[in-house]
Amino acid sequence: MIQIYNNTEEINTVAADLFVESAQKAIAANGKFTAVLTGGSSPAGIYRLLASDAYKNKIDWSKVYIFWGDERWVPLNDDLSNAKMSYSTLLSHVPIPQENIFEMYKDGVTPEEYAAIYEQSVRTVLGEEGKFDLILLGMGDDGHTASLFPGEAVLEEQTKWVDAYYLAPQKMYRITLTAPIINKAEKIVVVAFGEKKTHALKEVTSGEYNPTLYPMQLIKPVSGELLFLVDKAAAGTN
Ligand SMILES: O=C1O[C@H](COP(=O)(O)O)[C@@H](O)[C@H](O)[C@H]1O
Repeated sequence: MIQIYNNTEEINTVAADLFVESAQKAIAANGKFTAVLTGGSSPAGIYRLLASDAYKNKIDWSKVYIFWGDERWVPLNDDLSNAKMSYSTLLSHVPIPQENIFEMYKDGVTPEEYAAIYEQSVRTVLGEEGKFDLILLGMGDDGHTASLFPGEAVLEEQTKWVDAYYLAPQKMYRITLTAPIINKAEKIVVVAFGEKKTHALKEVTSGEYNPTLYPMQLIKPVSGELLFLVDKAAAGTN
């Protein structure tokens, strides 16, 4: 489903409310909430809102488990790190135990080795069912999501839940959840703002099926819900 909003602030509020609602529901049902954060520029406002006085006490953070959808393979103090942004806007401001946070980077191992380790962490917290309660995703101007980039072999992955590879156009390694594990989630929320996303959003939601070109098309929940929160500019209805 696609929901169109007037501006980024409205989307941030809706996304933060969905996060709280999912957390409360999962904690009441299962005693824990497993969430996947997205990187890029789009989610910072959502994270700041969740860390604000108006929101942070609505969640029992001791029962929250945080993973990421993808990461640039850079140290955690690098400005390109999705984890660094998530700490500065959210995780450093809420009472979540450090052992409940699973950053997608580790010094001293290769990205490929760490992908296998990360997958094991996901299995330990989620069990073999591998069903996250909530996955937040962004979408690049090129239709990529997480680190599922156009034309890359990772798009074909059917077995691994986590993969890492060298993204030649960006001259860096990426580590990412794969489409099969993303699609098992209870709820997937995609946020996209601005007219730079208009073309990709149109292709992803109403274009011909061609996930090699528009990887976001791979995201089709097995039994959960997929929600796009977009502004009028991204929707092309300005
Ligand atoms: O490289 C990435 O980009 C996408 C989209 O980012 P945005 O800045 O356009 O919101 C993001 O979802 C992904 O996590 C990130 O690694």
